[in-house]
Amino acid sequence: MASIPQRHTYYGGETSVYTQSETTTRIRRKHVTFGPYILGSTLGEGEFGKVKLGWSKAASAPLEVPKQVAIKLIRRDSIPKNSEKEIKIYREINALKHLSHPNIVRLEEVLQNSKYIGIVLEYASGGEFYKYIQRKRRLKEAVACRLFAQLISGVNYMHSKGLVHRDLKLENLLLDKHENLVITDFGFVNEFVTHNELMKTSCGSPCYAAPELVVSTKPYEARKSDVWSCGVILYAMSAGYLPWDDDPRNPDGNDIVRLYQYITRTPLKFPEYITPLSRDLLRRILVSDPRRRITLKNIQRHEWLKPHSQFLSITPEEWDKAMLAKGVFRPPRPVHTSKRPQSSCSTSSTGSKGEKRDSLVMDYTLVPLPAPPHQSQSHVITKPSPPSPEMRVSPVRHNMNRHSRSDSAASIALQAVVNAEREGINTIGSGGGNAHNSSVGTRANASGDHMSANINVSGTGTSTNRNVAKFVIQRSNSVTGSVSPLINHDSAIMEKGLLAGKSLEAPQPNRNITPLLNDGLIHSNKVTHRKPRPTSYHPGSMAANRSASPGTMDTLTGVANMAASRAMSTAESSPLDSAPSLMPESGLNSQEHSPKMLPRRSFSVSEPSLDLQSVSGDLIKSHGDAQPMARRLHEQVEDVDYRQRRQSRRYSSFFNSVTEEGEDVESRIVPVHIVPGGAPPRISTTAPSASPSAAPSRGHSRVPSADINTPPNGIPSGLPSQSVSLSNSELVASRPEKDRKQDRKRFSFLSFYSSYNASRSSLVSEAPTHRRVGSQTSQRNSLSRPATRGSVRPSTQSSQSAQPAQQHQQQQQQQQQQQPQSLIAARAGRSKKNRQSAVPSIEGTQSPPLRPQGEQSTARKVMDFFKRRSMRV
Ligand SMILES: Nc1ncnc2c1ncn2[C@@H]1O[C@H](COP(=O)(O)OP(=O)(O)OP(=O)(O)O)[C@@H](O)[C@H]1O
Repeated sequence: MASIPQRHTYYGGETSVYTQSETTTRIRRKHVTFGPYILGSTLGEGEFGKVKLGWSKAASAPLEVPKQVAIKLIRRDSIPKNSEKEIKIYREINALKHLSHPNIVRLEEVLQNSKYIGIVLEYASGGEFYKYIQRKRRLKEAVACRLFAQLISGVNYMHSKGLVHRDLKLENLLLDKHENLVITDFGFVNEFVTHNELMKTSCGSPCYAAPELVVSTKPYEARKSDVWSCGVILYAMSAGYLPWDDDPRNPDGNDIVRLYQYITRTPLKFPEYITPLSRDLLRRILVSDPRRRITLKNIQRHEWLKPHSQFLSITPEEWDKAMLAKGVFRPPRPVHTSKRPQSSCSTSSTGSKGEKRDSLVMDYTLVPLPAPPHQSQSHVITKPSPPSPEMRVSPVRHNMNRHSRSDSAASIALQAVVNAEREGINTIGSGGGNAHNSSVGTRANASGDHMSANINVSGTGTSTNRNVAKFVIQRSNSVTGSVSPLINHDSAIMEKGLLAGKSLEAPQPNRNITPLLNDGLIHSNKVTHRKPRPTSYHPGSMAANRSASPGTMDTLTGVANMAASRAMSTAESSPLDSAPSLMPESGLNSQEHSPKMLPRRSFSVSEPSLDLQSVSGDLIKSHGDAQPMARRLHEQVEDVDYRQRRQSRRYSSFFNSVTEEGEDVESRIVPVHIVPGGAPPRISTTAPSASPSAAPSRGHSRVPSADINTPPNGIPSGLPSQSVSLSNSELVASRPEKDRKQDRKRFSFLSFYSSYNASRSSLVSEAPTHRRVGSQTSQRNSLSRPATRGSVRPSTQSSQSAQPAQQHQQQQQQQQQQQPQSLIAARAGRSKKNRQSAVPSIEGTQSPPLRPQGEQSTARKVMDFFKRRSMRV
């Protein structure tokens, strides 16, 4: 039979032509939907659950590419009312709805149904920033400068609104399509009402948290702690590893008090490839004494950021106007006339990621879309939504979910880099510095190119904003060499500082010490294996330490103050360190002011008060769910369990990432048979079987189902095609909750083994995006797990597969012991509920459960599979 082209499906990069025969193989197509969005692959996992790629079902124009979004799905039943988790979610939503800046993730809307809350965010397709640094080993100065300017602009903007992030770290930074920085994860955001208002709750991540948060029980100036975190991020960008990560007595950084003793006592050290200007800025930021720490305003004026001074001069009000008018979008990635900068390590991974991003750009050109007048290049896939004066968000009710994202991912990744780096330093010696210096001019030019690229895009549709237009024009000038008044002004100030010759730093001995001779590096080189350090520091995490050693804090406070000055004066220096002060004024007495903060009480941690997003389809209009919560922030919530739970999550993350696999919104979805030629979809209304024996087959088809329709670059296939979902109530009614949970658990363990077993092909379906997600997850886990957790890593799993089955089971019992009590308790609870069939080996039970003959649990099958495989080996 002749092949008849049936329809064209856009797979992102290629236009596939289906033939009749191909169609039959793909006839069973189902889309998992959440409100107006079709869900795609899992982008990542956080404390609250999975973040899924989504795209709008209906394009506003016939040929328009659907808008892509990232949907943070939070299971409502996993967040206790009035819990800290709930507060975090409210915080995030309430903060994001006030923030409209190109370097802050945009909140599209908040949807909910009876089971999930979906925080719909702008999709940052460039991925996680720490992975980006990891791929590149470290960022080139021009790139670091550009991204740091964006970070500072975003942070300054939120400070101007009276909000502080309080958990700035690499893990909370994403990149958009054009490698612009996107600040995300506003779960710890808080409001300062006046510029002097101090905060009391310590939060953040140890490696990024300012010393005053840790070494002192006094209230702290929250914006200054954000500044510190920015400094750590800048250091990590430039050096490729975190500062003060080399304490031989505390290699894991587990002892936070010791970590901060080390931070406050140890002078900041730099690898030789960090330039003097950059060092100067870092030395001003990473000052232990917050009063001496540079302010954001002065950071913006620092000489090192001069190439981006015009970008930084855009005021928050201007951003508000520009973003509202949708006239200014993120600048595109710098246009490199030469090849993309290649990382010296793992070019393949860099290449593939780069290709992926490039392919998205190319995809756009493949589809003959009429570009909207204010379409941004940085939003190629998205469509601009009509400007809404205020986001509509829904009141939310939520619960806690598991956290499979390790807190120390960046640390480990960066540690790996620095280890490699140090080895490199040992072999290369100090020759790199000269090469670097000689290329400064080139970088400056590259930066100029980037400016010009910015202009072109930023200029689109900015006519409503005089100041932003000015920025655009001045950008143009800067490329051609003319200096804008702003630059002149700044330069004059800088020169003043230079002429004054006053530095915050005491005169430094020009000791010309290369990193090779650096103490820290020497002893670090001896450390062959470094376990990761936790990077998250949260309320209560210090409680134990404080109570354990009450005197420590006072001592440390003194240490901090003393060390603040000592760190400046005794810093290890290289010949390049002797640059004079470049700041117009010291950060000592300068006060930041908040240009225009949010109206008082406009930000709260209470339930978002805006109208619910009207939803249709499978979502329930849940106005009735909205219970007004008159609840204000409890600054001093002492969650003594939090650290333990957080720690536990790290250990349990592997299991969690697996056990959630089956429990997604797809549970509401039934397969849709798509009949070629546009016939209406047949909806299978058969309720999924709850019988354990049916589990494996459903598990195979369901686990990757969310990803099946997502091509590698995330462009949905066959979007105009039929997509049907049943309402929750229908499915909830059709199937007992207990059974569904039971099935999901089995699927989860099935996917646990199948994803990471060498012979997974026999267990998992072939969905390519699922493999991608799986590999991401595995990579994440492998990066983020300390050695103690190595036993559950996939590689270890597969290497152990040759061991006898008994030994394997014993190992799993050990793993079980490592899991957090909560997980064990939860499992124990489940087993109480007639869960004998659920993974006996994992449960650690000695006697296999009794079950009717012929009926075998998924877990049992998996274990049998292992046994068989072991026997074969
Ligand atoms: N807007 C987005 N675009 C693309 N990916 C995203 C986006 N938001 C989140 N992700 C991915 O999902 C992961 C988890 O997201 P996020 O950190 O916001 O979740 P969370 O629940 O707040 O986690 P945590 O509080 O533990 O940091 C991120 O690391 C990232 O990989």
